[in-house]
Amino acid sequence: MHIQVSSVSKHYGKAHILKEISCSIPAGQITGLLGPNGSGKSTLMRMVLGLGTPDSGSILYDGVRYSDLPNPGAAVGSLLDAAARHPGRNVRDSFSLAAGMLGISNSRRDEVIEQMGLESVAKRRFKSLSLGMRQRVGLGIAILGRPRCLILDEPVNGLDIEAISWLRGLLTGFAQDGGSVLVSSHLLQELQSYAHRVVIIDRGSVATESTLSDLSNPDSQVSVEADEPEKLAKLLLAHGFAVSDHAVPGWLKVQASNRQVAQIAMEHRILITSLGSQQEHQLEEAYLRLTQGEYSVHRTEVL
Ligand SMILES: Nc1ncnc2c1ncn2[C@@H]1O[C@H](COP(=O)(O)OP(=O)(O)OP(=O)(O)O)[C@@H](O)[C@H]1O
Repeated sequence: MHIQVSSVSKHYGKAHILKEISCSIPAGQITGLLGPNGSGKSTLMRMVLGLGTPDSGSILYDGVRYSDLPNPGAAVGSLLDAAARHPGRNVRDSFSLAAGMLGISNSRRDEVIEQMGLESVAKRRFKSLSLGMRQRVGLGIAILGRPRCLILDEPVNGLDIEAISWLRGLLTGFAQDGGSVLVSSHLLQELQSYAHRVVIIDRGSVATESTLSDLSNPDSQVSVEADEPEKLAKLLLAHGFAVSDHAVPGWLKVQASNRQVAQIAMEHRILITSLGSQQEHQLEEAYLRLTQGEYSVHRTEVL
């Protein structure tokens, strides 16, 4: 399902939290939601999930409001706050409760408990679980109803490396099957490893909405190795991109994004054998520039 957010504004008292936010969460893609603390990410996610009403604007799922979707709780899986579960209820019962509300069978419940690696803690009370295990419970409940959209607020919080890798696989597969994913994160490089595109919000407004490659490489330099470098160089020059010689024979340096180079090569059936840039750092720089450097990146948190 395509989720379209159009001119959404929200006040809490006199505070203007969301200011005319417009963005898309397309089917088949993972959209990352980035922004400094307090920029409005969680508020936006809550509005997307029908947990609050915008003062103005609309949020539509394939043209339909969340509340008008048939069985919205099953169609849209969510994880907002991993700690928000009954502390005394055990894991299996937490799943049973969610399954009951969504009309889902016990066999599906047990399948998800197994898929999430929660069998060994199924009888443990929620309050005794580690943060990572709580996140797994929340994620499992989010996918219980075989949703077509996933809205996840900081799902990586507390997950260990193995679980992060598993989550990355889950989200990538979900999007490949046509699902829409909106995932917020503070971990830029984590998001970069699986998101297709990002929406960056800053103080309640959209600072940018972009594919990751366009964001990190708006007009930066990439190194290209191709089987017909001279022909590719001429074509790139004809498209207005600066091309210079590379220290390595057969390679070119081009002032363009990876996507722009790849597209021109593909259109002219030139095989690219290597294409690279300093994308991680450029994404981080772009993010800090767009949010005016208010957010400090904790490199030690980055995997
Ligand atoms: N129910 C509420 N009542 C009043 N103010 C609120 C409420 N919920 C959020 N806010 C305020 O709205 C602003 C945006 O909060 P929000 O939680 O959406 O930001 P965020 O980008 O998710 O932040 P973080 O990254 O720290 O989780 C903050 O200033 C917050 O204090």
